[in-house]
Amino acid sequence: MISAYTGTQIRAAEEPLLAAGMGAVLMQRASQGLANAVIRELQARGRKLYGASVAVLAGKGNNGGDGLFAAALLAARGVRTTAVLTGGAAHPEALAAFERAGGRVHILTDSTLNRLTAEVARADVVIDAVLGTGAKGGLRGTAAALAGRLLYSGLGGSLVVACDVPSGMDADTGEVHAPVLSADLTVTFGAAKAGLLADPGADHAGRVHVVPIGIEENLPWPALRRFEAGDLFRLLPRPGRRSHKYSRGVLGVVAGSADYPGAAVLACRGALAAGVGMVRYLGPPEAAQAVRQSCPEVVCSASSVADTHVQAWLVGSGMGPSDAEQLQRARDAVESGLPVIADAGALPALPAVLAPHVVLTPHAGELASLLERLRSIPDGSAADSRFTESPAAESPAFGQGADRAAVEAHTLGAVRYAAGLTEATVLLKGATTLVASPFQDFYSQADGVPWLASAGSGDVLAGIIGALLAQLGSDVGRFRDAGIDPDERWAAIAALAASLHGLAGTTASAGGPLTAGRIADVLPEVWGKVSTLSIRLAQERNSHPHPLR
Ligand SMILES: NC(=O)C1=CN([C@@H]2O[C@H](COP(=O)(O)OP(=O)(O)OC[C@H]3O[C@@H](n4cnc5c(N)ncnc54)[C@H](O)[C@@H]3O)[C@@H](O)[C@H]2O)[C@@H](O)CC1
Ligand SMILES: Nc1ncnc2c1ncn2[C@@H]1O[C@H](COP(=O)(O)OP(=O)(O)O)[C@@H](O)[C@H]1O
Ligand SMILES: [K+]
Repeated sequence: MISAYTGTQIRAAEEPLLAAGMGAVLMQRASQGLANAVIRELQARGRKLYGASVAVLAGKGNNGGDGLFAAALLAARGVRTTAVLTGGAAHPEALAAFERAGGRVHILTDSTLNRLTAEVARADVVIDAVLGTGAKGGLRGTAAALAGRLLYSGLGGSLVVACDVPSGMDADTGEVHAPVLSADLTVTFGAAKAGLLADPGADHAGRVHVVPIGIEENLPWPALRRFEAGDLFRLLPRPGRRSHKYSRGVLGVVAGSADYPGAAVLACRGALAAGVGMVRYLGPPEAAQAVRQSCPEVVCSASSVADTHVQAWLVGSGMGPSDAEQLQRARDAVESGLPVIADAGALPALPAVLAPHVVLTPHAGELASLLERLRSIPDGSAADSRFTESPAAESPAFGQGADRAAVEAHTLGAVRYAAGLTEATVLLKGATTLVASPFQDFYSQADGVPWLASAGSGDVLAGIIGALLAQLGSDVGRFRDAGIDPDERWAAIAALAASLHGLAGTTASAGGPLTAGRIADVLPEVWGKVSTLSIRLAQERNSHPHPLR
């Protein structure tokens, strides 16, 4: 499991060490880790350190200090180092160390901008150490002009390494203030920052490498977590010797319509591939016919939710506002008190306030519509106190007319806000999938590939979530043993499903396009390999001393 924290949490964890006079030691550990990472990158590209060139863009705070100390260490190893001071001044001790080591210093001004842009663009490695966790907003003035020009010129073949965070990315939320240099690698100190694991921040972070600096035991409950293969191995269900199909979990599927029978098929295929004991499908004859043809394993009927015995429900995929009978079944499923995954067409049809065992799975456009609907509900009907108290509510992005772009620019804020308002578990789909429980557990999974952005892919995900809800929903002990609050297991289940979906999509793609059905086809094999994957990743971790965790 990878744990990520807000900048504020990291600073609070540093506080006791700073009070004990260890500030310089923390900085040395951070800059040594940064220098080591740059050396590894150069060596991996077959470059000798002697004669390689590194340009550090250094702001005037401690982030710039880390960059300058790291550059001093590189200069001592024979690397040609140049520092561009973006704020006029710099961390005094770090600047002195850099100059002592033979680094060249330039001050960025309007008149040096052109020359320094060209010089930085020629470097083998550019270290972005302008702004770190102490930043307010994005790059400004000539620093912004330099970044803008470097982005425009494409930076040639330079490798961009972000010091702690890409400058201009909000460490807490992943929001970005353009221009931001996109890093190939972010070397982050103490622990991963939440913003690096949420879009759009993750777009600019590249690979993330954590350098421990000794604050670990002061860290609080993480702001965001990410499951890895070992967690999947530990948490995914396996049938016992005496299991039978009913004890393994039955999923009821209310999905598809006469217009979209395919969504019902794909949801059922996702569920079957994700280990459920049995799938019972309820829906119109056109969709039931398609399900029977593709999945003879599924038991189809046109009966009611109340008459159908299951452990969990999947509702909404492939349903529209005019599918009155299906929408009524969706509402009945939510009323039943059983775990429910509610997708697509069900989202606008459910009550405003739900419960944590209801997992909503919007993409950014659907989440924008959901927030807009909740906002327009008269006072008192929705959870209005949290609506106004939530920090996200203060963001103009979620004011009147919040749209898809606003959600995409503030994914973490949006998903947390929606979970708080609805009291449901909310999973926001995208390149990074975020899951928010209405309490304090938040997950980020990014196991997929962009080829997953294909029609029907979300229906398969809904099936996988449904299957895991049916199998794991009542297995409180499994989550407690793994240190997950049983009340928040719904978010963990959704994150596990997102991870499986991403891994299966990556396998199904094999570097090329995929069709949604293939995600289900390869899923059982991917599931089976999770154990070997977890062992391989553990071995890799041992050979890389400081992985992202
Ligand atoms: N506190 C510590 O002991 C440690 C801090 N570390 C480093 O210190 C960083 C945080 O350092 P700071 O708190 O000094 O803050 P930063 O270096 O992140 O930036 C703050 C500085 O930039 C200015 N500034 C803020 N927003 C700006 C903007 N939008 N445009 C231009 N200038 C702006 C501020 O006035 C301040 O001088 C971390 O990201 C990390 O790199 C590490 O060395 C580990 C130890
Ligand atoms: N760029 C991307 N990279 C990785 N995964 C993606 C990307 N875009 C979408 N996905 C994933 O693909 C699925 C798409 O779901 P959805 O938008 O509901 O599609 P549909 O409605 O066509 O089924 C989600 O699981 C989402 O996380
Ligand atoms: K930075």
